[in-house]
Amino acid sequence: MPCDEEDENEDLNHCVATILAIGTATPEEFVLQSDYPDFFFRITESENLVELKEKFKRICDKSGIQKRHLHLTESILAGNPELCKDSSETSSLLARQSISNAEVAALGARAAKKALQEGGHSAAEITHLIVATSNGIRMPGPDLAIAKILGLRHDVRRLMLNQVGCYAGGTALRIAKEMAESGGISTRVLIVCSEVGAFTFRPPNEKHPDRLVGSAIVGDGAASLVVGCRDPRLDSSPGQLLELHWAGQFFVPDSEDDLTATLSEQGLIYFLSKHVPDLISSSVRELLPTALAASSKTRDLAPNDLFWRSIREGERDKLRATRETLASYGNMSSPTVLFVLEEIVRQSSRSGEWGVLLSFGPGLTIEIQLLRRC
Ligand SMILES: CC(=O)CC(=O)SCCNC(=O)CCNC(=O)[C@H](O)C(C)(C)COP(=O)(O)OP(=O)(O)OC[C@H]1O[C@@H](n2cnc3c(N)ncnc32)[C@H](O)[C@@H]1OP(=O)(O)O
Repeated sequence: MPCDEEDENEDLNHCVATILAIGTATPEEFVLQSDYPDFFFRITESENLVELKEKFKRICDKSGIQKRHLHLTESILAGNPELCKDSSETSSLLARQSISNAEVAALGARAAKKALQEGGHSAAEITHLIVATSNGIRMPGPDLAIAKILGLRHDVRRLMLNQVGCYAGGTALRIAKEMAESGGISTRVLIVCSEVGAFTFRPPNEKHPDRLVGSAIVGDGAASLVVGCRDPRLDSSPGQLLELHWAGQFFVPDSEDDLTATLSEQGLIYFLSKHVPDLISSSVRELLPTALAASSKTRDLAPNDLFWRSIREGERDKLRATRETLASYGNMSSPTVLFVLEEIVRQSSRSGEWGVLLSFGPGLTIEIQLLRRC
């Protein structure tokens, strides 16, 4: 459909998918990034790997992270010693799944309660539930556990996004937009992205220096959004935070081996090539014009007019919410972009009506949303 025609239909018939509330939660415990190398090498009994520890310190220093909330405290790791071993003879899968069974739903439900409370929504209003995690696979999944904790309706339509990786927050938003716009004014979609690093914690290994990067950057957290529809004939109200005008997904050709995560007896083994930051950076430069061209209202905007723009080459100030989120929480995988959204809403006095939300993960896959402040 030509874009002009699409906009005309949007104005006359379609409600606009709108983020109505955001809630976030983290484990109570946190570690300062400057203290983490000593903790990590001590708890995994790897103090003899002196050079590797120095490299790990350099990675932590350059990560842009100041602190991370982690569920796996010293006492939890002491109670699950198999997580601190890297031997193919030791299976840690069941221990990891057992931690995940209890914590993914509990943390996710804490974030969801905040979102419902913040927006003044009752559990009975929620018509759809999308839950994302890359921490374990269980049937029934944390979606059902979260529905029970929150007291959602028995006919709530649930969707579980398992093992999608760090872009799952963007995927959930894209699907929520489609659900809200096809369901109409009374549709309320609750998104919950929840990650506790039970599947990815592992000791340092000299043969796999890339795994040090994961150990240095991952954090735990959960974020939840309520997405509904705004009648375009009515003005937006204070409860409406951001409109979702367009959503797309892309993969970067020939990059499928640059970021992978493989389930094994030792949990989820990530591989992260050194090319990932540059591949993402150059792809974003190409994709931004595609996102802006999707609506006649943004077609004439330049990337600099957005309240958020490209990685690395962008004005540092426009990525402030992203950098602050990374500094305070690390890379929490799926909920990270939703934490960034919360920060953008908090910085509401800042300039710019339109913005682009980008999330990345294995594929390399990129999710893009074109957003407008209400
Ligand atoms: C998991 C998902 O589902 C999806 C996602 O999260 S997608 C996004 C994942 N994030 C990334 O891919 C980015 C990760 N990288 C970074 O944050 C930074 O590159 C970094 C903090 C690791 C290092 O910062 P930098 O400014 O690049 O510093 P740089 O000096 O080049 O690297 C520091 C050290 O790390 C090493 N290093 C960096 N990336 C590496 C990698 N992927 N593998 C192995 N070593 C790596 C470098 O070789 C260097 O080692 P020495 O000090 O011994 O020379």
